[in-house]
Amino acid sequence: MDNLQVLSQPSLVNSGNAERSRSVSFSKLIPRSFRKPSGSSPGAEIVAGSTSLAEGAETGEALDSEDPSRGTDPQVTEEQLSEATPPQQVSPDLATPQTGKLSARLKKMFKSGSKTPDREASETPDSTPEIRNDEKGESEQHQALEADEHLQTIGTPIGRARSPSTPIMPSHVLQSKLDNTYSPNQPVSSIKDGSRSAVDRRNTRSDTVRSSNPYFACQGLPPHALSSQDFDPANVSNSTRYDDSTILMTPPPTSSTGATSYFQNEYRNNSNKSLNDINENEEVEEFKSSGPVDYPPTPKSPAERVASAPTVPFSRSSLSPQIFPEKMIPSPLIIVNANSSDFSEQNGMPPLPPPAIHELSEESEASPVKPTLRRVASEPNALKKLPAPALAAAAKSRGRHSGSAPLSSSAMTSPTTEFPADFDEPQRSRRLRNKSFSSKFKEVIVGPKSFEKIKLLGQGDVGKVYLVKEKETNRLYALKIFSKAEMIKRKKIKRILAEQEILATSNHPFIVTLYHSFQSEDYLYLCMEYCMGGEFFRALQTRKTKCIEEEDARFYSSEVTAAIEYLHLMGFIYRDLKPENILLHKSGHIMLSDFDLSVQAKDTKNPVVKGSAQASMVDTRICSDGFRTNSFVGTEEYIAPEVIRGNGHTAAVDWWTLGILIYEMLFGFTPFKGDNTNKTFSNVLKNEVSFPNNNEVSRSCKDLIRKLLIKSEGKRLGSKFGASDIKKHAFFKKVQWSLLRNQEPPLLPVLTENGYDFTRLSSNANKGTVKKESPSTHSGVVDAMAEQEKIMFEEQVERDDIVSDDDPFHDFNSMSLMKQDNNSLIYGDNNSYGKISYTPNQNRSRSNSHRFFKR
Ligand SMILES: Nc1ncnc2c1ncn2[C@@H]1O[C@H](COP(=O)(O)OP(=O)(O)OP(=O)(O)O)[C@@H](O)[C@H]1O
Repeated sequence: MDNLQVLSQPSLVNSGNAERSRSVSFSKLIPRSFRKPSGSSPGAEIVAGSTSLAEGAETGEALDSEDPSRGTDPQVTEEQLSEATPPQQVSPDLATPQTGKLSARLKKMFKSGSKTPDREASETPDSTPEIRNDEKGESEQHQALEADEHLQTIGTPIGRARSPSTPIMPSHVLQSKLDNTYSPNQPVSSIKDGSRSAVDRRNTRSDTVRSSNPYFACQGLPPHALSSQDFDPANVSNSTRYDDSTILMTPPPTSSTGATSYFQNEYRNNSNKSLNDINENEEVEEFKSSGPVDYPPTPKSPAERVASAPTVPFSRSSLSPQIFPEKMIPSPLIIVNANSSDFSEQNGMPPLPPPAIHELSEESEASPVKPTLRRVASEPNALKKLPAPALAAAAKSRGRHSGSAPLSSSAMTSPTTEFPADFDEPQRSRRLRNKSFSSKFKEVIVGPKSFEKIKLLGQGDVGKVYLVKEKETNRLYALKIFSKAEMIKRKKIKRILAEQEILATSNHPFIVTLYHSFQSEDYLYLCMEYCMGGEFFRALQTRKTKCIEEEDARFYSSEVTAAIEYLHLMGFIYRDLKPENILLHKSGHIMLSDFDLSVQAKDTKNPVVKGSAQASMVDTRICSDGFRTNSFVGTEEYIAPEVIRGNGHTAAVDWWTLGILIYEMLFGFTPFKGDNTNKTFSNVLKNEVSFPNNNEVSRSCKDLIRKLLIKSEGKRLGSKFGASDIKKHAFFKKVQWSLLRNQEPPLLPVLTENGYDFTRLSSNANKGTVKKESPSTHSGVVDAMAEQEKIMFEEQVERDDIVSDDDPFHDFNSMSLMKQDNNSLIYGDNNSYGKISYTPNQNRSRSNSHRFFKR
């Protein structure tokens, strides 16, 4: 008899009734949770979750929630959680920094149609609930959209969080509502067969949690979470903690010193964030403090934007040592635009002739601007127009800067000489060559213009993902595009760099392949394998029961285990496993995506083989042994207890999330979901997992789930040898781990007749033509989106060696995958898309499967 506690299924009830959208953005909670004291000094904010990484890393100990001696469990009652006064919101006014590139980025962003922070602040609800529903604020912007109106009539907002600057509901979503056929990227709310419960499920799922720990927001912080560096108790009183009036009303100082301290204080205000985020802030701060620099206004139309690329003048006065540090020799293009022989001399270069292209205007003298290193360089013709002496200086400078040979004298005979071919060498910066993935990649061979946008696939927390067709090959890709200004504003620079690094480093059949990555002046691009099957979450939702059979769950969980094992071997902790981040390739196999929350262990170690010759196991846990990180990240219903406790977590969080995932696949809901976030967290910390009694799930499966959901990470399955512990569990007994790719997937995404299959299209005039999204009648929003997309798909690639060292995206490499690493060799070319349905795979052998009866 299975001694299971039978659940009366409150979760099912909750999931049906809860009004919350799944798109809660925790990152916006941070300032709200810890408001700036009225009239107090700006530094008087409390710090949460700022446990020193070193502290945890040093000990490397596993945490035990049941061990009171550690003093880490806040021991909070449910009442406390639900009664906790909702802290109010403050929006750190990032629109007003007076210095550095940040200011320019933000200006650009606001000019291109984003909300101003002021507006954002004014839109902030007076007394928001503790966990803000992003949709609430954003829906105001989107009310004009039919989709929202329709969804409001059924009482549900559209599910996924969208960034405030992108109030978009693509027309294909509207269209898809009318269609019975499921489209992988359509909201579940529009799936007819899913009926109301599908809508509810979709909308009761909370989104990815990033950084601020709302648990601590209402509980106060445990002492370990306050680092002395960030928290000065003398400056904080409980009565003032949640008052943000000062920060909203006090304009930031204009002097650079004042600005620096203002930003420091502002960071302090945000310092309840995780350590990762604090580092992120520091990174931005460094960037911002590069001097009081103003930027020219961004032209409004895309045509102007593109055309204006080489026209940025600069003034001598802007060349402060701060901006042009010794080590950073200006690129040749800067020299061309300079009207300063002094400057050339200062930098050991021959005097320059008068500018050949753009005269320094009076206006620009009056309003000195920082030379925009990359803008000019991104214009291909700008190079060709260089006068010979400038070219020589440029070559000299370049030689010193990147180590390449200076130009030959023959290349400098004509004032308008073409650049010799060898001048383009090397385009890869030294930093790319030093990366572990450098041999997989070569110089980027594509740019935004190489792709034709087909449709918006999805929009996550910070990025927009487009289905695109490479013009030259007709091959389909998923192109994830991030706005740099948005990344700076949201302090996500490190996250995107981590995502690029992980995608570029990985080479695994169950991890989405990165083919190209590059940046333009305003955007960052990740060009990935297109997964025609869309999110696994949606495949689950299209099923009547919202769940799958145990045999099928075994298939998906084994592939997920293999992918996580690989990530752990590489020293990465994934941290955001959930059905939304598992994409289905058209082959039906899974592909993990979305690595912006992942983190790489410092000092990654090699795996170790342990045990006897007969029963040896590879210890993958050791790869990140001793590494603890303390960010408050994850997805509410998937978050592990140690993350909620906030005193550091390890790779074991991924095994916890695997347990939740298997549970959700089998039962259609997650095990700890509560009426609100705090209740969910309280359940995670205190409740034991229980199983509904109306589901036929084997003992071994329940045992696996229970062992993965052990609250003490030191006792959790996987804590001894990592993935090997999981792989040898009885539930996976029959799995052939080496042949996972040869297994027949349970569900196959199949293209309906409306789809596009480029291989089947004949070579007539229609070949390669795709039906693009038709503009909707909501012209304002559509115009803004079209404007933004035009820029996204028109800007020039900025090569690595052109991006200056002080640029926050300096480490975002522009590169293309070498042919031999092309995963299409494994899966076949990706050239069809459209509405799909999932059909059970008839080829799938059921010989191993057997029905389980309740015992
Ligand atoms: N390779 C891909 N193939 C098909 N669709 C994709 C692909 N990558 C992303 N998508 C779609 O785009 C959506 C958003 O992508 P993603 O989750 O990577 O963005 P994000 O900004 O990182 O989101 P999050 O808020 O979850 O971090 C996904 O949910 C998925 O529907």
